[in-house]
Amino acid sequence: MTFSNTSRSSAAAAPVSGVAGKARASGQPVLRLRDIGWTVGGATIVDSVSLGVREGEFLAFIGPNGAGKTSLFNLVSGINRASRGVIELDGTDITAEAAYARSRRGLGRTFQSSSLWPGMTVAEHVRLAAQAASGGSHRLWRRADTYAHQVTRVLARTGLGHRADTTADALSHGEKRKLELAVLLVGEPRLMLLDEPMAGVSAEEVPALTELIRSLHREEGRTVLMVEHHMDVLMGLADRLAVMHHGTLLALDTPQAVMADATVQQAYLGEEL
Ligand SMILES: Nc1ncnc2c1ncn2[C@@H]1O[C@H](COP(=O)(O)OP(=O)(O)OP(=O)(O)O)[C@@H](O)[C@H]1O
Repeated sequence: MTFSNTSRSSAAAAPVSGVAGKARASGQPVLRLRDIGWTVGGATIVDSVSLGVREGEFLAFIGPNGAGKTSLFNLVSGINRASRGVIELDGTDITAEAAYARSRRGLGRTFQSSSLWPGMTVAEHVRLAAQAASGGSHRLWRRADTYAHQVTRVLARTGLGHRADTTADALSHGEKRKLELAVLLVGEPRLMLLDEPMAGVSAEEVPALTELIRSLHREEGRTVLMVEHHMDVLMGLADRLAVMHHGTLLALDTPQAVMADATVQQAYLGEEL
């Protein structure tokens, strides 16, 4: 199944410390959305979305263009503030928290469009992210070797070690997505929101990026929420699929159950499931 979107993208990660949190210990969802809504200029973009995400789960969001997937990610990551409802991380209400505060709790995200600086090298991107993650001022550029170990480790994890001195504008689309993941991984997020990480990536580069994301989830135990239009990427990756439609959560189940769901079939009449 492929929903109507032509974009592709992807990224990578770094080997990090254990990511199991107190949610796993208590058995409660690491992330819980209760009746989340977002209204802009009278238009309801996200409408009454409620769901729970287990620690270590891979939950994929699918749905046609404009269904509200990115908007929901913006609400969860704190880019935008929900108009109503409650967002809980590890049982704590974070609805009113700013994006940086949620990031410090271990919630990280990538964006659908590239967030790289064309003239900066791969290593400089990761070093700057490491400095930001450690609370350092962006105006005080520390000695390059301060974060050398961290940079080397993350670049090795994402397969970008040989591109350390290459500027972002000279990278392939797949490498750019890897670098965006590397920047994310520096902060060692245990809950990652990946917004179309395969967007713009060539078909040849998709398998390696998919494998990298899989390893971040399976081998490092990270909880992953990912928007992706291509079912071939999600099959074997996602534990559950959340189907968004007109801002609402149309279905939430295993990939097999979602693909067999009559409501989903009806909603996407004309789309191959
Ligand atoms: N800041 C905003 N102000 C007004 N409308 C917005 C805003 N952000 C998003 N929208 C609208 O909300 C709807 C949902 O957009 P959103 O980007 O969340 O969808 P999506 O499911 O991620 O789509 P795609 O698959 O194309 O990325 C769209 O109609 C979009 O135009």
